[in-house]
Amino acid sequence: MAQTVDQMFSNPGDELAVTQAWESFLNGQTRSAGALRTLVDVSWQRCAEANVDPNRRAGPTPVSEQDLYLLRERRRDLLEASAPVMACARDYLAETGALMALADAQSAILSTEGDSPALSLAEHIQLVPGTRWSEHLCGTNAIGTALAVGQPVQIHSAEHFCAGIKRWTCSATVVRHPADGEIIGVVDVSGLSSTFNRQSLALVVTTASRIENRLVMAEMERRYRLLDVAMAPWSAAGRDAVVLFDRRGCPIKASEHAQIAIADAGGALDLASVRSVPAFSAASMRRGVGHAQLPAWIRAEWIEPLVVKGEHLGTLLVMRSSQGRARWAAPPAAERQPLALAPATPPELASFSHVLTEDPAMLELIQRAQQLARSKVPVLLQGETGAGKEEFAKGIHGARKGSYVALNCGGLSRELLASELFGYADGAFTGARKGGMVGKIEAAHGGTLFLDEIGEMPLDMQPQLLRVLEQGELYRLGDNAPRRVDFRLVAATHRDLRQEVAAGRFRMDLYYRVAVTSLRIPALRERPGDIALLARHFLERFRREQGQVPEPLAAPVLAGLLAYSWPGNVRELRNVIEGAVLTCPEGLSREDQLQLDPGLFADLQAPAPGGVLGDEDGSVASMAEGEERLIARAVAASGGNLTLAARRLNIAKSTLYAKMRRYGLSRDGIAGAVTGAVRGAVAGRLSVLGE
Ligand SMILES: Nc1ncnc2c1ncn2[C@@H]1O[C@H](COP(=O)(O)OP(=O)(O)OP(=O)(O)O)[C@@H](O)[C@H]1O
Repeated sequence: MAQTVDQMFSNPGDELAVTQAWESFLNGQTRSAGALRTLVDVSWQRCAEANVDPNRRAGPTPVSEQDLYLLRERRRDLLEASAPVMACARDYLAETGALMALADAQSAILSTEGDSPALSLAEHIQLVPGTRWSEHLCGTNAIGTALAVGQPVQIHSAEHFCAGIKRWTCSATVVRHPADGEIIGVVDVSGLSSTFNRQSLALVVTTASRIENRLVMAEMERRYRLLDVAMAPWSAAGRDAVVLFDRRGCPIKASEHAQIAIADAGGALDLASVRSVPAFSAASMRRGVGHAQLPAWIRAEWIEPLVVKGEHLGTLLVMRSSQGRARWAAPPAAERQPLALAPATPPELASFSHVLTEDPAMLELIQRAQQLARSKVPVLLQGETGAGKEEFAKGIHGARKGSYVALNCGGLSRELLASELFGYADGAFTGARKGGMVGKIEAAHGGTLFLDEIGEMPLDMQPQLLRVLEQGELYRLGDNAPRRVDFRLVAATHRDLRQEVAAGRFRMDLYYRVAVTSLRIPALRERPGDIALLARHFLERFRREQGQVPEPLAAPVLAGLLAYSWPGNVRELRNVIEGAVLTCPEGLSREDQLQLDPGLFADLQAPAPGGVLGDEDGSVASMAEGEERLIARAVAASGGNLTLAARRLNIAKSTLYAKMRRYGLSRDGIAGAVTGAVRGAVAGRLSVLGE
């Protein structure tokens, strides 16, 4: 149960009353008549039931060096994720009289950092690595009590159960694993009572959340590699039922008939659950007891550990259907029901002829996309705006039967996006179209749904999409009858979705669904060879459209194009060439006939004057940050004219509004943030533009 704020913090002013309550408690008066916070009262009851010695002077003797090494090895992920945070604690807790401790879920301290005198004092009570601080051993204390209640707790002075630690004050909270919420550790800040302050609790909560964010990043990285490694054996499994487990033994992906196959084999494994199956965990596989521990229905030859460079990333369970055709073996395509899963695209139907490129990396990417088109796994396309993500989506859909339906999740209001995506029932809301509306998901049934800018989807809408992807069922808004849908999902984003997950803006479970496989489309500046190819193509196309005779690409024009960084990628190149063809019907021979706007975008790469809109070192920390800065700069450079800014950014004005809302940017705020130096630069640019 969540605590109220009053219950959360200790109050040193209650010290005397708490001491008296403790004495009464020891004298057998179990109820402390309101002098104690409930959290402490209940904890004391637990201590009494566990026969904790109230006269205990310190924690138990720490485990041996070797056992401590093993404990630390077992929780290497936690230690790695917390290393930078603990390193900071060394500096920011210096001379504060406080220390920070990191413990595992069994309350054993794995490491401590902080103020040196505090660390020395802590040795007197065994608040040191290798000691367990559970309530059962040490009575009420922040580490043990946080583990007991799974919440942030502050335990001050007399609130401790054991006499020997009543001179101390401590705050702690648990660290949970991002995949399933399991408690994997505790962060604690402790010091002598005189160091009490309420902020210690905030410090441990923020520290724990920083550690959890780093755990998310590490977990995503691992899963990413796991999915990559599993792709080949997964495809090789053909019609066999397959389940992929991560290193913790959690099932993360299963073929469509896996659940039936498990039931047929006499197993009881719920694939919809995120709970781990210990027999499949890397730890039990590593100990070599995995096979021995396997439930009887699993044959040892079905297990395929996925190990890369000694690291056990996960395990594949391939349930071979060799004896005749088992019930779960996927039927050949011809036998399938029309409403069964969307047919995979035969390779020859995946067409990429419209994607012009001579770049070796792009050609390789096209080959990979062609392979992916054969399966129906979701594909995530990543790349900068205008790089050609949608062209790839169309290529993957190819000539597959069924429609190609595209929807941009950015730039639409929440409500509009929901009705566009899921459709709505007749009379679902005022102004709803009579007879209801078919949403894009339903429209893509049997075909391909391309969700552009999926990273912009509001967080609270994401579970709805996840449910559709997991269950193949959709509810139109205002409707309570489910509709079966089967489509191939291709999603695109210019964001780093893993960072979005870490920042809490994108759900991890949805990420795993949409990013089963991903392709990164390189930016145009990373493939200079394509600049000439595409420029020639667009020049010929637009001149033809204008009824002009074709002309070769003049060397000075090409030089200008090659010198530019193309932040808007192929779309920008197309626009620049189209603009030049329209304004120069006499032909293109000089670089200055191209309307390139390097200044606006160059600011992105160069250090921002005064560091106001950029990092001090001029680097761009993330795509989202880059976008935010780009928008801020465009608005600033457009003198706050949002129509002009949207045009410069090559996006719809509604998209610009939505993005500004998302980043909390306001026209006035941006104007105010621009330093004199930026103002000078902007003014210079505006005067050049005649504004
Ligand atoms: N390799 C290519 N060959 C020919 N045209 C291309 C190529 N790549 C992109 N284009 C063209 O560039 C424009 C932008 O491409 P596309 O819409 O696929 O980019 P995107 O990455 O999806 O952009 P956004 O993220 O802004 O939606 C389109 O007009 C597309 O036809």
